[in-house]
Amino acid sequence: MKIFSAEQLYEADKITIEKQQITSEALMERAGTQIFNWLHQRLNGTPVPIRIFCGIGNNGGDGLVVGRMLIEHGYNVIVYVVNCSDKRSKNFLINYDKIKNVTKKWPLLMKGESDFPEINPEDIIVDAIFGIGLNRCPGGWVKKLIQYLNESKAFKLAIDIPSGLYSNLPLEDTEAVLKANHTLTFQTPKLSFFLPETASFVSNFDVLEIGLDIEFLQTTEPIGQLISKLEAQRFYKPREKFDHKGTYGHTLIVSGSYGKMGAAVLSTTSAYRIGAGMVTAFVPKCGYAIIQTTIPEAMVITDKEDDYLSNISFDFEPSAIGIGMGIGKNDTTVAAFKKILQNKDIPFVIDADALNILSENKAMLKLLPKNSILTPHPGELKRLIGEWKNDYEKLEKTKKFSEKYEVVVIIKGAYTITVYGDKLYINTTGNPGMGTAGSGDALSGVITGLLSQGYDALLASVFGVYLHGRAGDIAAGQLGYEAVMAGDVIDNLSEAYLDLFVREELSSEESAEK
Ligand SMILES: NC(=O)C1=CN([C@@H]2O[C@H](COP(=O)(O)OP(=O)(O)OC[C@H]3O[C@@H](n4cnc5c(N)ncnc54)[C@H](O)[C@@H]3O)[C@@H](O)[C@H]2O)[C@@H](O)CC1
Ligand SMILES: Nc1ncnc2c1ncn2[C@@H]1O[C@H](COP(=O)(O)OP(=O)(O)O)[C@@H](O)[C@H]1O
Ligand SMILES: [K+]
Repeated sequence: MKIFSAEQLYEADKITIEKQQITSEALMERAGTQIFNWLHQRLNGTPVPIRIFCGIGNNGGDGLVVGRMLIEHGYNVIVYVVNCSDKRSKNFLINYDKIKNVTKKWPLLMKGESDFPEINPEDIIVDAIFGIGLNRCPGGWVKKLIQYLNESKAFKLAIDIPSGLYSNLPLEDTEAVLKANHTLTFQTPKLSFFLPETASFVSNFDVLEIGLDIEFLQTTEPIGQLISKLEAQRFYKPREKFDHKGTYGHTLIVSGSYGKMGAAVLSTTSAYRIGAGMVTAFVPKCGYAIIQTTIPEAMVITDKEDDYLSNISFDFEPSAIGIGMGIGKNDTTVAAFKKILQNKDIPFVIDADALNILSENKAMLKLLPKNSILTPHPGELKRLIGEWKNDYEKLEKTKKFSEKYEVVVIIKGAYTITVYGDKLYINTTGNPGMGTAGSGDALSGVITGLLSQGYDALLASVFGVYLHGRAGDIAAGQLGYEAVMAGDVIDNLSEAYLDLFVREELSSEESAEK
């Protein structure tokens, strides 16, 4: 699914109005109706107090539409206008009149703290204060209102975006953002829903289609792409009847040192589990028996050193090389890493200590073969690209890095982001259960194994991150977050593949539509 910027959404809005020959008021009615339907489907007439806080722009206008529809359906609704400015938008005013025509009185006007209403935990708060038109950080009593709402235990439903959050700009004041329990966002999710500094304000969201111009949506280059099952299904390359192990490539995993052989075991196993035809593990001598006994399917080549890597030589042409997991940063290992990078035609996955070696020897960055895949967690990324002031600066710096060295950079974490040039691919699978040692080693094996099978660097990255996260989700479903270990993620890679083609059960809403 595409992620558009606020500017692009305004453009889409404009084009839709022109092409569909509708008024902006009709578009707002569509948007408000979607929110109303969502609520009505769930509340089914329950007379719970619904308090709708409307700003004076179009987000407030949406709130007024929802309020009017709920009132017309007999709900217990109280509408407030957060009167932070006299510059009310045209469609706000139209709907301000319309709601008055229904209720025969104006909504409650809030002008300061003394107007804050008492809110009970059973109430529902609808946040329609600010949408994507936020142009400065909320201050004064409006900020206090947001804080007041945040303190309430009532369920908070944000329209389009939690008030105080920019759609695609850095946060200025964490105290001035509504912490929504659920967000109903129009047409496409917003980038700030997925970034570490802002995602916590969103927690859950649904995307509501409001019929924006299809051509615009299809042809406009988005600021990011969300990768879910639908996309992942398209990445999958089916196997042919007469394929054989040679078809799926010979992966080389260069990993391990004394005390860190687990990293080699995990990455070698995942390369196999994801479907590599053959996997050779290159390890220090101390790893020989470990690999041979834990993964009999793997071939092993050992370094001449017992405890660390010093000279990586092999007598076959690997289809992909994954390097760095648990290798340490011994001087001879650095030299060996430098030498192996001379294999310009082999796709590389570079992880863990190999990334740290690059950070400490920045001159080596220019030796990276084109389209190498780097898989840093935020700590490793910081060492590679330097500090950042906020998530957006981090993304910009990573894009520049990716463009300069012509590499794919995978920023790991919740909503792992794959950066390829100026493109962002945001993953939707994975969970906090994967915050466990070795799950990154599993990811490196997965991506290297996909490269081996002929997926290109970008596909192997994005698809690998998806499958790895999905395997983690399935593992967490069986074991609970706390008990998941990296091995469980690997054990569920098969389920992650199978799940690609399992049809989701339709929700009652969707079945009703069929
Ligand atoms: N295609 C779309 O994207 C559609 C958008 N709609 C709604 O329109 C919203 C955007 O509406 P607007 O552009 O009117 O903007 P908003 O309603 O988000 O708010 C902007 C208004 O608040 C003021 N404002 C901004 N920051 C402020 C601050 N910190 N303190 C005080 N006042 C502040 C602005 O000057 C402006 O008057 C969307 O979020 C969505 O809810 C829908 O109605 C229909 C379709
Ligand atoms: N909260 C989370 N949500 C989703 N994925 C997570 C979360 N925490 C960790 N992960 C995933 O687990 C992996 C951890 O990798 P890494 O930090 O390199 O671990 P290690 O070095 O111990 O193997 C990454 O793929 C990351 O995206
Ligand atoms: K809002």
